[in-house]
Amino acid sequence: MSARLPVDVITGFLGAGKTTLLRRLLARPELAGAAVLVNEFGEIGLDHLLLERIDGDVVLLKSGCVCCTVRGDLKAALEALLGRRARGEIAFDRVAIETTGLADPTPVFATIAADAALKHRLRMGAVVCVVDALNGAATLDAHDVSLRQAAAADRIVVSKTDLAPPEACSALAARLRALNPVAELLLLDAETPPPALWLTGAGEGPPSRWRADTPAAEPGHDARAFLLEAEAPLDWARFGLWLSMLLNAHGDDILRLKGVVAIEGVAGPVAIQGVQRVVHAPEHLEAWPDGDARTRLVVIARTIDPERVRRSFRAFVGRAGTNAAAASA
Ligand SMILES: Nc1nc2c(ncn2[C@@H]2O[C@H](COP(=O)(O)OP(=O)(O)OP(=O)(O)O)[C@@H](O)[C@H]2O)c(=O)[nH]1
Repeated sequence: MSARLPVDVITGFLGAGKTTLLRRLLARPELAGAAVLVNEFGEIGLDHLLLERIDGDVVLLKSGCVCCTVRGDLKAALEALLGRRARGEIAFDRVAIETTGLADPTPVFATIAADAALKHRLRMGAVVCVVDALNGAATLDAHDVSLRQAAAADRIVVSKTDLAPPEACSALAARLRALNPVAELLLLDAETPPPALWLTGAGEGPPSRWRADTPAAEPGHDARAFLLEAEAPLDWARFGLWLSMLLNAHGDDILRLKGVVAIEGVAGPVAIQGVQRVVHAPEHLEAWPDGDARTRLVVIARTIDPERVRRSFRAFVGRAGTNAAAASA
């Protein structure tokens, strides 16, 4: 029997910086040869669109790793990847699973532990939890699942320390240490390279904290994802105003906002990333994901009626909008 491949799990609340950390880790030559499974929340994730598509749901990362978006069954996705590997269609020697920000990571272990065929070919590696230095404390207060994510981790990364005051970073680190004293803790900013060993090394066994009998739990979240679309390029100032008014009115309930936007007078797409009330610096992309040059924004929100947000977006940003439309969003 060939050696079982290690599976590392990257968890952390919506927008904490999971994809950013994974991309930075996978850029390291020691970690090339990974298959990455991105478990998007809802049916309309965009992470995989920002990558180069090679075949159906499988895309190729710049590092040479293969990446696949899981929309349903993790077991089926793992089996499909392993099948393709066995047929020589794709090559990888490790698996990294990025969970959705709203997921408790424990069902991932349970999926592998409970399945004889998967257990035969895969072994659990480390659970790495990313906690955002800006939003982490409030997220831990408000979302039980983020406590469960940090509690399940073998390694915790506090991300975005370049954006938060040092005392807030230290307080968050102390809280996380108290919550999960056995996890290794790393404070990371946008510049410092993360240590490659944060994913499981070739000969390394499973971290001692992992229990094969961890019960599978339902995520039990009450958020939903919906899509905002626009055919024509947007007026940047009008869009910015609409966004800030929306976040002002509903920032606590908008957990995540991300996507690509077409702006009047700007060649190529602009990527927008919002995490609760924080909107990150927009990023100019070279090409449209999927060749589709339309504005597409995914919003993950609690309690808000998606239709109301769509109406205000169309009215305010679309064409002849009014401030009143955004104010009523
Ligand atoms: N300044 C700064 N920005 C960061 C850092 N880590 C992540 N970001 C930004 O935070 C935003 C969200 O990061 P992602 O990596 O997409 O977060 P995620 O957890 O994968 O998000 P979801 O998959 O939607 O849950 C992006 O705009 C990143 O560029 C960091 O250490 N410093």
